[in-house]
Amino acid sequence: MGYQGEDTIFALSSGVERAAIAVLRVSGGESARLLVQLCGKLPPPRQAVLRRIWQDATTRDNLLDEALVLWFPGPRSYTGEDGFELHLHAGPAIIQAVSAALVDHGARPAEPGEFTRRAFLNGRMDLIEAEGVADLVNAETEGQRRQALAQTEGALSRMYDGWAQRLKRVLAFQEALIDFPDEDLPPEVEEGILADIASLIADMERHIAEGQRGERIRRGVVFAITGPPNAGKSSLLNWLADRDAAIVSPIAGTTRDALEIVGSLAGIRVTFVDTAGLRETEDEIEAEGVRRALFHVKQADCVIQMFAADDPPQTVFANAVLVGNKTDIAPVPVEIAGVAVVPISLKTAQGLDTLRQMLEDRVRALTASSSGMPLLTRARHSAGVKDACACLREAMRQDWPEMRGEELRLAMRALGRLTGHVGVEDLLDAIFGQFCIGK
Ligand SMILES: Nc1nc2c(c(=O)[nH]1)N(C=O)[C@@H](CNc1ccc(C(=O)N[C@@H](CCC(=O)O)C(=O)O)cc1)CN2
Ligand SMILES: Nc1nc2c(ncn2[C@@H]2O[C@H](COP(=O)(O)OP(=O)(O)OP(=O)(O)O)[C@@H](O)[C@H]2O)c(=O)[nH]1
Ligand SMILES: [Mg+2]
Repeated sequence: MGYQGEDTIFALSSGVERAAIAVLRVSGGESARLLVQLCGKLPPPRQAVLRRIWQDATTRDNLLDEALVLWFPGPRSYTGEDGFELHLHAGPAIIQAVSAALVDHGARPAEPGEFTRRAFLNGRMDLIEAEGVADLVNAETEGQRRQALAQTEGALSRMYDGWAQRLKRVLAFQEALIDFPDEDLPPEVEEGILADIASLIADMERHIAEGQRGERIRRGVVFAITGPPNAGKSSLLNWLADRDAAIVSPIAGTTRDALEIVGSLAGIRVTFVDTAGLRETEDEIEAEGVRRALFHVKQADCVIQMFAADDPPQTVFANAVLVGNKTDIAPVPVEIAGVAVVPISLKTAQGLDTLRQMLEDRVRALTASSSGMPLLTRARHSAGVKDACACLREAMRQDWPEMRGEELRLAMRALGRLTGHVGVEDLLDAIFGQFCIGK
């Protein structure tokens, strides 16, 4: 018998908008009794059957709905414990009445993420896979869907588990050095240990070097649009948004607050931030806008540096996409400070297709895995791998077998916390609290 949650919990697992069907999900030790109370005898496991749902089926008291019922005896269920699903007609009054009946019979509403938390505690998935489930439910773009699905299927977990296996082997040899210091162990043993640690460090460093890529896919690539007043930044934002999101005017200094719109490029979620035009100004509000603009430029994954054909810049931001606007009024230089200019006109639409393609290329370059390894997708992952890697580097520096062994154990622990195999009680509220209710 696996872990049984203290309580039997339930939640509406389908959305709350108007819909045809509502799924109520129930999990916990009392599930069988609850299901019998609602609709009589237990259906065959994992098969949809049509049943009447009663306030109390034993007395045929108060018919609540006619619904598809699925009975999932543990451990072959999502949570690993007994559970069932009711696929009800989605009327709010039905959901309300069936929920009330469940409470009457002893169940309680689930906390956010509580079903998946139980699946984790029952060993049905590790912590990284559980985080993948949360990401999958939130996925809005093809890139997010693909990455989250791979993570729930264990791609990242398998890599970390593989590292943990290799580390375990190294640790075993290191223990031998500690336990038998005087038996002349061949020098190859220590050489082998050091080579294995070095190769683990190399793999971890490659993974860390891919840095923000997975997080960018998960959260979205952020572009900040910057440049002097009147360059056409807000006009560009409106074209990217395909609507009149920002105020456009011939008055320099129109935009003050930063304005963000969300879209998708090359299947990746993207955020474009329109910002105040950069210039020295006496106007206090505009000056605050300029400060905010510079903040967004610093935070962004990529800067779209814009200028008007009659007002080209001297300097170019690092890694900027340099856009020369208003080709309808004057020609723009082919390049500035060695950086190619993308010539466009938001008035005549010249160059806009090329610009879109360039932005798509940037998005791909900022998100593609170059190592072929699965990408880390959260700050928690990069912190864990960096932790493990730092311990391994320290282990390389230690000559004392005991001290090296200790660093290896610390590295092991850091990897274990990543997948949730050791000491993660303190992390669970933070992780599962971000889920929606019913997952
Ligand atoms: N109706 C419904 N649809 C759903 C879910 C659900 O819980 N209910 N899911 C929930 O997120 C997802 C599918 N994930 C699931 C994962 C495992 C099991 C499960 O019961 N697994 C058992 C039995 C497998 C089998 O019959 O072969 C097992 O793995 O042992 C169910 C759903 C998406 N669609
Ligand atoms: N001729 C011409 N005018 C343009 C073009 N793109 C934008 N404009 C005009 O240039 C003016 C400034 O455009 P905005 O988009 O408000 O410029 P901005 O960079 O957001 O300006 P601030 O918010 O003041 O920093 C507006 O009158 C636009 O209609 C273009 O390609 N050609
Ligand atoms: Mg503007």
